[in-house]
Amino acid sequence: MSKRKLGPSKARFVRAENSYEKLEDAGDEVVMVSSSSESENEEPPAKKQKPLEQEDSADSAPRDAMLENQDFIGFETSSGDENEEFDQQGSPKISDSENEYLSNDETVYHTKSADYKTGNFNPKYPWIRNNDHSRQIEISDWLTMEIKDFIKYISPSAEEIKARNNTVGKLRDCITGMWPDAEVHCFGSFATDLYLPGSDIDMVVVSKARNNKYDNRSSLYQLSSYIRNHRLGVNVEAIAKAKVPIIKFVDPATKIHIDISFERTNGIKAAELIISWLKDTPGLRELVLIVKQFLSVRKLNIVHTGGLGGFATICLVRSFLKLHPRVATKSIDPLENLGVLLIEFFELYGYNFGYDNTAIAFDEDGDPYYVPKDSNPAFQNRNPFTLAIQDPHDPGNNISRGTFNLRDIKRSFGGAFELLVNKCYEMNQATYKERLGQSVLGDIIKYKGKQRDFEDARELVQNEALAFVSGESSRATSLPPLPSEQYTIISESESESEYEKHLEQLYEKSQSKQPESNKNIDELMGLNDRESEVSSNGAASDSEQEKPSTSKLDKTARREYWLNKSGSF
Ligand SMILES: Nc1ncnc2c1ncn2[C@@H]1O[C@H](COP(=O)(O)OP(=O)(O)OP(=O)(O)O)[C@@H](O)[C@H]1O
Ligand SMILES: [Mg+2]
Repeated sequence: MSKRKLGPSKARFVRAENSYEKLEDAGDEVVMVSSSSESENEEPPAKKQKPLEQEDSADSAPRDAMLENQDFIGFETSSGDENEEFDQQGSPKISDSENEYLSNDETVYHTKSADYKTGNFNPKYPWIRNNDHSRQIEISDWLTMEIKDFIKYISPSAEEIKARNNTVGKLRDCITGMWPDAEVHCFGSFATDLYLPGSDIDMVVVSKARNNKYDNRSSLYQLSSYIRNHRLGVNVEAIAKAKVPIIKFVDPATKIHIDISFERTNGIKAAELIISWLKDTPGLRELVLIVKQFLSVRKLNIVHTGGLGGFATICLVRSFLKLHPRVATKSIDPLENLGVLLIEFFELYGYNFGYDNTAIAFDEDGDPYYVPKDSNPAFQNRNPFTLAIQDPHDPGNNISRGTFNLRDIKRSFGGAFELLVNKCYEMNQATYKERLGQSVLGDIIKYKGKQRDFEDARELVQNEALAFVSGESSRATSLPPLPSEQYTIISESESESEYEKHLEQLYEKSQSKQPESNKNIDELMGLNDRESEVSSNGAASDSEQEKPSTSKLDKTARREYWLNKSGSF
């Protein structure tokens, strides 16, 4: 299988089509070669010219601005506190902001590293520690290797898996002790092994008799009081008015956020489906975790502030991979092309995807396809610039309905595309010395958690939630799927239509700053030449101003660079 080289503008995704025959290829812009003949020991291409920031200081400003987080959706800069405080109950004290965003594992940030002093280690991207790929001929291969390093770096250690199992086991024992006719299951990222170190644990209480016994407000309050009184959690909140009522709290021992819902079995079925996707979609886990981290450091993963949730992220990545022409035709091995695929993911959802008219749907086998938004009322919204992803198990549910901050998400994806492409170009021009200690991935991702040990213990210690959903899937399947009316508790004060109205208001608020121009579908799908939309000084020429003016690189030089990457696929 071939590796794929980068091109500036590749596959063009056509609206409302699921057939790749209709996908236009940018011809000579798509360059795919086998790298097998290239020796790793070979010198990288001689540095023919100075890095562009030295050549043209005026042009370097935009990219620097990107890296300084001034020009697009930058990294959050808050960091954790090394000196943990404890509350009166002896539980770790959690500040409001920490409580809200603990999921980003923002704790101790080690900076006193000998490696760092020698320039080989930067605490902002610790996954490059002892992993130098700077001698790779293809910078996209360097990026692929860095992605694998990052995944290894953030994959759970034995202690973390055990701690999660213990937390779940302890809660299960307490809940079933109180309600012997209840079962307690996990779903979401812990049950699918798609969790970041700080991800929450999603749990559901289901009556053994499947009679929805616990689907009521008194159960919600009874359990939340129990958790509070028995100090099973801190910051305990019973959220009764939500579309899906839940108890939210933080486990005092691990600081992991826990969500408990009631009688809602769809999450278990979704976890089952996601596990099957992971098996049949190589590269899915890697890209999902990278995109999740990317969103997390920008706080764009929080659904209640309009972000993109974990489930929607999985669906976006799965759709991207399954509908990718080269992946679908098995022309490339996704695991060997993670770098290029990540860049193309950002290009698709940062520039080319037709959000105004296109929705992502799933067929009975869970395979994605594009449909026009007007094909399903669940995709309709007064604002056309919204993301629409059909729930694979419920065609009437748009799982990204709450993602009202699409503008920032799209802009951050577009910015990531520009940064990565520019970095690849820049590194290709650089000498070995200049490359040393550099990170390609580090331009778009930071990791601010405690220093970790690259210990992916998933083969050594069983994740009990995953084992239940995958190993005993027949049991999970036997849980009856409930129609949404049955498990949705909607209070008198917040009816379904009020919820919709609330979402619309949030949309309007978020859109009022910069109205999305009504571009035609060809533009939104990237059928126009994007390069032509960028003026010679690198500034976006359209009114949308979504494309960050990152390109310090001369357009012709960059084009030549890609075209020089000859070799045919
Ligand atoms: N809008 C939605 N509609 C239907 N089900 C949803 C929706 N959002 C979440 N879920 C269910 O809840 C589960 C957990 O969602 P969540 O967004 O927390 O993803 P996650 O994979 O757990 O990511 P994270 O690691 O960020 O917590 C999903 O797998 C899905 O079953
Ligand atoms: Mg979750």
